[in-house]
Amino acid sequence: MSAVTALPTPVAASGTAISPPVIDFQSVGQTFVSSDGSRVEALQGVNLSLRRHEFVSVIGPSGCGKSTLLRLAAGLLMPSSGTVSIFGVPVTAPRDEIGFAFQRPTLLPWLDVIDNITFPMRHKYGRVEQRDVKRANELLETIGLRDFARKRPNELSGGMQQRVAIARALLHDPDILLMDEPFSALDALTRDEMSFELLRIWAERPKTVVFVTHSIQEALLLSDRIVVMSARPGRVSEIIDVPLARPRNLATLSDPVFTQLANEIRVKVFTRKPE
Ligand SMILES: Nc1ncnc2c1ncn2[C@@H]1O[C@H](COP(=O)(O)OP(=O)(O)OP(=O)(O)O)[C@@H](O)[C@H]1O
Repeated sequence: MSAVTALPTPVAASGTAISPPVIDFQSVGQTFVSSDGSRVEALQGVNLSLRRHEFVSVIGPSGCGKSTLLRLAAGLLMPSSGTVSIFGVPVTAPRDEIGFAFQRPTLLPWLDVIDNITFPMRHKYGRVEQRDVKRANELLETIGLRDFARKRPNELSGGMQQRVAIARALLHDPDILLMDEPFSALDALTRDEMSFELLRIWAERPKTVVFVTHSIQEALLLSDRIVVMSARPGRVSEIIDVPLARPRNLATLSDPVFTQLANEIRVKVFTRKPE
């Protein structure tokens, strides 16, 4: 992954430095050419800016380009039009300060838990430093799996495996965490538990998070803002501020504001016609 190129920090008229958005999509379009030669316009004219340490969820119908947005932010894909910038610098390749967690844990079955978490270091540098192992053990403690360090993935439940995958994404304490429906394969109880764990980790070590989900409840519980996308070609239909106080906990789920917002968003998502 490439090193970050520093650009001069813009300065406001008052003389104070203006921080660029952490992630900035400007008029971003993405068209894929399928194997049969047909063109799929996945995203069209997406404008979205994320501030430092903000938790933003993205919801929208299946196929509206949510994963594509994450892949663009991660530098795994270059936009067909427009620009995607990280800290004010256009993205041209995957970058070190980004952690990525996928829908499924994607652990390597022949490695134990610690070796899976530290695998990105081995892959990148050909070796794992003692401090990485220490950090991996701290993360295991955080996610409640201290006693499972030397177990293989097949000895863990699906929820445990997903925690390990999230720990792997957090190993570097990345400034930016991109999460693509990371809890979708989990049962409802584990899902809630994982949401609270993620909130705790985010409060302890703040970072900018983009979280793709189909769950309005999950989006509300976690986010500062919720981006609602239109059906394909995906565009930003609406950005909703979540006014719920933090820290959020079980009581948040029964807060009348939570319930009212969930209903309002449900109506917006389900009554929205393709644009
Ligand atoms: N590499 C690719 N080649 C061709 N088409 C693609 C490619 N990647 C994505 N697409 C298409 O782009 C559109 C958006 O896909 P994407 O995975 O971003 O949607 P999504 O909103 O994340 O969907 P879901 O909610 O179902 O996971 C879809 O129609 C998909 O078929």
